[in-house]
This record gives sequence, structure tokens and C-alpha cells, in this order.
Amino acid sequence: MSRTRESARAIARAIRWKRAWTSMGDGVASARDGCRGVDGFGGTTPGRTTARTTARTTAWTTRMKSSDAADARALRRNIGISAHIDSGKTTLTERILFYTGRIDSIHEVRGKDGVGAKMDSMELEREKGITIQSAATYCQWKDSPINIIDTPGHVDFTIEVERALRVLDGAILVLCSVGGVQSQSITVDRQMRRYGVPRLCFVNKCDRAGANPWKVLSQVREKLKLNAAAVQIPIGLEDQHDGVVDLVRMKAVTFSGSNGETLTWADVPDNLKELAKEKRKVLIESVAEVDEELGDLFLMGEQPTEEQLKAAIRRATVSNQFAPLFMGSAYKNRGVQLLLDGVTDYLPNPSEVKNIALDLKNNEEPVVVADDPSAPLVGLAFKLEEGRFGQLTYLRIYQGKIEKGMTITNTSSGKKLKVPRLVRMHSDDMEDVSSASAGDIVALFGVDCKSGDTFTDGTVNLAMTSMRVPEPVMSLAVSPKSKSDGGNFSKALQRFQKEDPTFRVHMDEESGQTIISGMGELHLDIYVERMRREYKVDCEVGQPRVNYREAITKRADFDYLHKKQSGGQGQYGKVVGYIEPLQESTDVIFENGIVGNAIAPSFIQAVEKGFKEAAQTGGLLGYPVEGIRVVLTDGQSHAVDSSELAFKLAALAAFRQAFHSANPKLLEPIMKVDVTIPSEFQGTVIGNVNRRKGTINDTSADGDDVIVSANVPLSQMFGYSTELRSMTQGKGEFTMEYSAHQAVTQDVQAELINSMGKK
Ligand SMILES: Nc1nc2c(ncn2[C@@H]2O[C@H](COP(=O)(O)OP(=O)(O)OP(=O)(O)O)[C@@H](O)[C@H]2O)c(=O)[nH]1
Repeated sequence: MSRTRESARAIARAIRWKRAWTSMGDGVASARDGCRGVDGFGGTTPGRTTARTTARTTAWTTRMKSSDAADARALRRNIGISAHIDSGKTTLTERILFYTGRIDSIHEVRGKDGVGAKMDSMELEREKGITIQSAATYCQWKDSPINIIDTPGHVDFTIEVERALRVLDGAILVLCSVGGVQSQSITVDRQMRRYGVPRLCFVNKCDRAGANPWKVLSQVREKLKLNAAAVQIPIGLEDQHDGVVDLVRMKAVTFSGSNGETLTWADVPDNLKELAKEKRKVLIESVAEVDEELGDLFLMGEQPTEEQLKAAIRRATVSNQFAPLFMGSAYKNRGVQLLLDGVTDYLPNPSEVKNIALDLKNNEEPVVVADDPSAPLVGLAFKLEEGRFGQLTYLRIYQGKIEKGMTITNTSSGKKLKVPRLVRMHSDDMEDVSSASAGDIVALFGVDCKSGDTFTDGTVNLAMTSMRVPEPVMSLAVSPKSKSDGGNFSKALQRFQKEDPTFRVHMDEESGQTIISGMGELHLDIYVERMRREYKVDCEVGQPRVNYREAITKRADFDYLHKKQSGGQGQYGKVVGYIEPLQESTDVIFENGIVGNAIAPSFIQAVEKGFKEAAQTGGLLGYPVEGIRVVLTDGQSHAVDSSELAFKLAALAAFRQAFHSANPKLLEPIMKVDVTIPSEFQGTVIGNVNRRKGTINDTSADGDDVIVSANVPLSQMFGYSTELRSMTQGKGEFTMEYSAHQAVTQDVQAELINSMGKK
């Protein structure tokens, strides 16, 4: 990577991260963070470490000591595996664990063999064959220690994908050789882009009828706009799929043995020679476009050596300008070992990724953290797990070293604590370790913190930027069917909130009902189901409700005096100013525009607090107000009777006064919906989307299927999965993702206010 490109990337990252940090607000620092709800640790007691794993850990440590430390550090990889639902991530991870010696036998998803895949450790995950929560594990491929986070595919669990990508250095984007680039592939690719994560593409399921990796490659280039090229070509497809030709080495590889563990290298078969030559040329051209060294060779008409080509692919991938495309079949054990070679050959090690922290002592100035074990410790708690033995905190170490027994400081709370126990996670099993250093991902036991907190050794006051946490868009009223289940009901809700920041619980003051909120119907259904299975609580579930928001459309002035001066301690506070809509932001911004000391500076903070609190409950239906600036221009205080409380109350009342004059409107969540259906159902599905007040954005053909993309109000999407099933004889599929909040029409607003009244 050239210096200019490197520094441009660093600056862009710093700006992006700074932006993410400042826009995050309190949402991230909520105590609701966390994630897996593994009910304990699969029978593993805290101190348990198997003889097999101990031997392996010792061997690894010895190897680390004997090799040159810098070289060993260059071998580390932190990777994620992301994809559309059912593309085969869990199946692929199971093979990776097998080939790296982490597990002794391969088990299939959905517990087909009565055991279930290692990474789907929740009962529900095994039953439904979907990954709900991300699971962390590590393994070693050749000399490279690799941390892997398996991430869920369903959009309702997007927060899991976001969290994983934030702390990973590289990723594998799994694509189905038949389905190609599907809606969720686009979403996870967007997330990888947001966090600047370099990726390899793996076209899986090449054994399936209709497999076409070349169609998938062109979709990757067109739909994801990635500069991608195949580094392999398939040897046979569908039931003839036997292996691949490696275009860098120009060798054919086939896989045999009961688990595909034996690789046979041979010359490229005659019938594939021409194709291999042609595709290698495309590979070289694509990399040469973005890599100066290879570009020079290309211009001089020279053929790169295997090493030159490999090094160029690595540089281009690490700098996020190229995505090498691998292919195979995880299920039939084809190609996974070469993909692992790709991880070590082409994805960055932690020192090749520039990570920025914010210096809390210096106005949150971005500083680059050093991937150096001897520097002061900086680690990010990116995921919490509430298990049988207490809270487990996943920590990505960015700088320095953490040791068992050492005192660390949480920079967001200022609290110091001793590291009681340090473990490496392997899905729901764990191994004790005594230390971990920059670039590692480990878990801490018995540490009370929130997801997104930064830990240091106390000598620096840095904060790693945190993860974006989307606001919930949907709510349900829930209550236990039996009164005697009340205790377990609250316990479950408390735990789920700690685990998942996108799952919230509140009490509706008027009805006294418990309301749960989340990212969609499936998200909330899963929690209701988990309550039944894990806490034995059957719930009464109310009608789903949309989380509206409120906004203003014009400027309005306020001039409010809060005065109570009869008897006892008086109250006096006057605030004058205006509120106005923000065009490009959903934030609530307060500005003090007072020149002079009309209000004593010590009360300004109370005024701000009052306005921000008032904005949490809009004047139409009581939903939070977004996209508003409050400007304080004047006021008055009283030498004796003014207090923080008086000014806060003045601000609360002033906001209500101005809100109604600012032409407020109600905003509803709009979802981006992608429906995939056999083409004969296109008319019916489009008609139905129109009836649901949706706007069709695009329809595209995908083989015999049609993909209809639309924006539909969430309020119109309840029960859609059942209706789609019956409309399409069970052949339709859809995904839904929050897009934005948009104003409802005047008549809908009037109707809602009529029917719901003020909350
Ligand atoms: N034919 C074929 N089937 C596969 C292959 N890989 C996975 N499958 C099957 O595809 C289905 C989905 O596989 P999973 O591994 O659960 O996919 P996933 O991406 O982890 O799914 P989610 O966790 O729900 O997002 C399962 O029935 C697998 O057996 C493959 O290479 N070939």
C-alpha cells in the first residue's frame, strides 16, 4: 500500500469513526448491550479444560516462543463469516473447525445427525437450522492462529453482524452458487464496507443443481461493485463437482477421504487448460488495475511468478481494492482448505489494519493504537454474554497485553477492576489462558461492563469507537399467562436486555403493560419463544405495534417563565428561544445562544437537560422527537429563587409550548422489503405490495425467480410471512430491513391520533 493511500485511508477511517462515535450518543452506552443467551456453557464447568485442548494450547505456546515473535504476530488473523441466510456459513465453519483440528468429527446443521453443528449451540438454532447469535471460536491453520466469529444471516439479528465486523480484520463473504448475491449479501457487504473490512468471497454449494459460480462472480462485480476475480475455476459442477484449479499456482486440486481431508495436486486437466489460462489473465488484469507493482509487470508484458501474483493479490485485498473469489462445496468437503490458505495468504493480520482510538484527555482527538504488546493496554468489550456463571465479556485487544490478575480500568465508567479469569471461547466451550496481547480476541469472566466499553491499564485514557446500535422499530405487549411465572418473566427480560441492545423493555404507564421492542416480528418472536423454552414462561402476546417518532416542520419560538414564589423555597426560571427542524440529522441538538449572563452558566446545563428530556416524549402521541435544534437566546434568573430544578421545569414546559406551534408530524418506520418468488407469482405479489401501501423500487429476474424490491411501511407488514406463503404456495421468501422513518400522510396522522389518543 502506498504511503499516500495508507494515510488517506487512515484519515478517512478516523473521520468515519469519529462520526460514528459522536452520533452514537447514549444508545451505545446503554446497559442493554450483550449478546448470546447460551444457557450456561454446554455442561462445561468454569475450570474445565480438556487434556486434548491443554496439549494443543501448550504446543501452540511453545511454537510461539520458538519462532520469531514478529513473524508469529504476522500470522494472526481475526475473521468473520457473513452471508445471506442459508448460504452455508455454519456448515463451512464446521469444516474449518474440523480441518484445523478443533473438532474430531463433522456434524450437520439442524441436528440432522442428532448432534448439530458446533457453532449453533442454542437449542433453537439447531432446531430451526439458523444462526441467531454470533459465536466466537479460534483455531490454528498451519502456523496461523485464527479467531472466527460466525454471524447470523437474518436482518433481524443485524446487530450481531455489526458487532462482529467492528472488531474483525477480515471476512469471508459466503455466497450460494445458485442464489448468487442475495438481499442479505448486499446488506452484509455494505456493513463490511462501513467498517473497512477486506474480504474474500466463497462461492459455496457448487455441488447443487444449477450451480454457476461465473454468474455469481458477475453479480459480485455488478451488484456489490467489488473489483473481484476468481482465483480458482471449478473442476466439474453440480454432482460432478470434484475440486478446483488454483489459478495462482496453476495446479488442479481434488479432495478425497471420508471428510475431504486428502488433497491431491495435479496438472491442470487438458479440458480446463484454456479456461484456466483465460481466467488467470482476467485475475492478473483485475489486480494490476489497482496494484502498481503488478501493473508495471503487466504493462511490460511479463508474466508474474506465483510469488509475485500472490503478493499482489494480498496487497490489493488488504487495501480493500480487490476481492479474490474462491469456490467449492462446504457440505461435500470441497475447497475449504484452500479457502483457509486464502485467509492466511490474503487477509490482513492485526498490524496491517489501522485502528483509531479517541483520546479522552485530549478532546477526543483520534489517535492510532499500536499493535504492540509492550504498549499500554487498550481493549474493546464488543459483546457480552449472560450465562450460568455470570457475565462473559468478549474483548478485542488492540494494544498492549492483558494478564490474569492484572488491574484494568474501564474508561467509560472510570472503574478499576482485577481481571479474575481470562478464557478463549470455542462456541459454548472455553479454555483458560493466562494472558493475551494486541490482536487477540479473548473473553473475561465476572466483569461488570457494557458492550462498547474500553479497558486500559490505567496509564492512558483512550476509548475505542463503538458500534452503531439501531433503534428498535417494533413493539409488542407481553405478559406471563400464569401469575406464578412473574419472577421468571422479569428475570428473562432482564437477561435479554443485557444481551441485546436492540431489544428493549418498558412499562406502558397508562395500561401498566410490559412492552418489548425490537427490530422486527422474528426478532421479538424469538425472545417470546426463548422465554418459553429457557424460562418455562408462556406469554400472552398483544398485537404488534410500530414505533413511531415525531418531528417538527417549522421554526417556533418559546418564551416561558416558571415561577412559584408563594411560601417556602421559591422557584424561578425563564427561558426564551426557538426550536427548528434539522434537515439532515435525526439528532436533538441544544445550542446556547445567550450573550451575557441572563441565565447563570451553572443553570444552562439544567436547561439543556430539560429540553432533551422533553424531546423524548413528543406532543402528538408521546413518541420520541427527532431532528430538532433548540436554541436558547435569552432568559432570566432570580438571585434567590432560581435553581437547577426550576430551569429544567421551565425548559420542559417551553418545549411543549413551542412543539405545537412548530407544525409537528408523525413519522413511521419504512422497511426495505425484498421478495423472491417464482415469476408466475409476480403480479399477485406486486398487487399485494401496492395494497400494503408499498412503493416498488425494482423488479429483477434471477433465473426462474423474480426479486421484487419495495419500500413498505412497517405497520403494513404484520403477518406478511403467512400471507406470502399462501399467495405463493409456500414458494416465496422475503427479507425486510429498516430503511428510515418517514412522515405519514395527514389523514393517517389524524386517524392515528384519534385511535390511539396521546400515549
Ligand atoms: N448442497 C449443499 N448444501 C449445503 C452446502 N453448505 C450448506 N448446505 C446446506 O444448506 C443449508 C443451510 O446451511 P447453514 O450452514 O445452516 O447455513 P447458514 O448460512 O449458517 O444459515 P443461517 O445461520 O440461517 O444464516 C443446510 O441444509 C446445509 O446442509 C453445500 O456446500 N452444498
